[in-house]
Amino acid sequence: MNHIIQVEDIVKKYPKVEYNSLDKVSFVIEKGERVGIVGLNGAGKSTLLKIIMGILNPSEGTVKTFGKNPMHNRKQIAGKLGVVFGQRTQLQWDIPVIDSYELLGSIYGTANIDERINYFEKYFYLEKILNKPVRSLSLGQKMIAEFVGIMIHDPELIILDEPTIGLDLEIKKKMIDSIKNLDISKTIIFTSHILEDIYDVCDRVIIINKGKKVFDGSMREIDRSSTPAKVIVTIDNDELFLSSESYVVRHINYGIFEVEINQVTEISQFLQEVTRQNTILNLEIKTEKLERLIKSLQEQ
Ligand SMILES: Nc1ncnc2c1ncn2[C@@H]1O[C@H](COP(=O)(O)OP(=O)(O)OP(=O)(O)O)[C@@H](O)[C@H]1O
Repeated sequence: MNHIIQVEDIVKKYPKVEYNSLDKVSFVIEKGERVGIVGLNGAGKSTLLKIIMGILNPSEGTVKTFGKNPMHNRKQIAGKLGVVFGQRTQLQWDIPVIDSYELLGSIYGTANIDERINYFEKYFYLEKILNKPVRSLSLGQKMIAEFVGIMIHDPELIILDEPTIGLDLEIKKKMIDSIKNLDISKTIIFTSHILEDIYDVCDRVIIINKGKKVFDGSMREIDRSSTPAKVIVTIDNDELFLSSESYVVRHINYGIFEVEINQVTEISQFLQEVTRQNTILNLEIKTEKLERLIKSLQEQ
């Protein structure tokens, strides 16, 4: 049986850049795996995805996507692939979103577009979006429209590059839920520089640092080596209500609190609790933990 993705010893050198943006990276991803690719800014995540999608050639090493060289089989692969990636969009800027979906459906020969759209109705209020042109949508609505768009042809491999960036908490949660509940046969690659985002969706994580793979294993292993996470909460008054006393809370300024959470896996529970009992103006999860985690992995 073919692997969904197989990269072997890939190296990517950009001209005039002294170090390798990817340095001898190898891994295999099987059907149905949900893999998080995490790294600090500039780690090499986008470069890796571009190689997997056949947009870039590695300088050394081999890559196979659906068992084939992706650069030479881009058309074939496109039919099985759904990608949310950076600023790219497959939606037309000036026409209603639904027309873009129909266009995509006809390109990929998808017969049941309405069914596909209906499936996502239970997560997002698509009726607010479908008849508007992309240019008039908010950032969150654009991301939702894009996400549903890449799912129209029911792809087997779904690559999501920072799909929750810039989304407010409520939409972010819906986006995560909809990804989490996708059919178990779907293979998902989800990149982020925020480890917490990966927890809900992925069972495996690959950590890339300065082009090198520094960790490849289950999320559970990360739990063990993880340090406490910190969340900065800004509320509309100066009294933070939390029903559990297990959090270490530090008052920083009027309405601003730093909350220490023992386990990264407790973050979503904390977020539910804090939003239920307080009016949240802003929430920031510190990624410092990822930096420490990478450091501790390198020291092992
Ligand atoms: N076209 C390019 N030319 C030269 N260097 C590049 C090019 N694209 C990326 N790089 C370099 O390669 C390294 C990895 O970049 P890459 O965009 O893959 O990182 P990333 O992990 O996706 O970062 P981010 O989270 O900031 O998007 C960086 O040092 C970057 O400066």
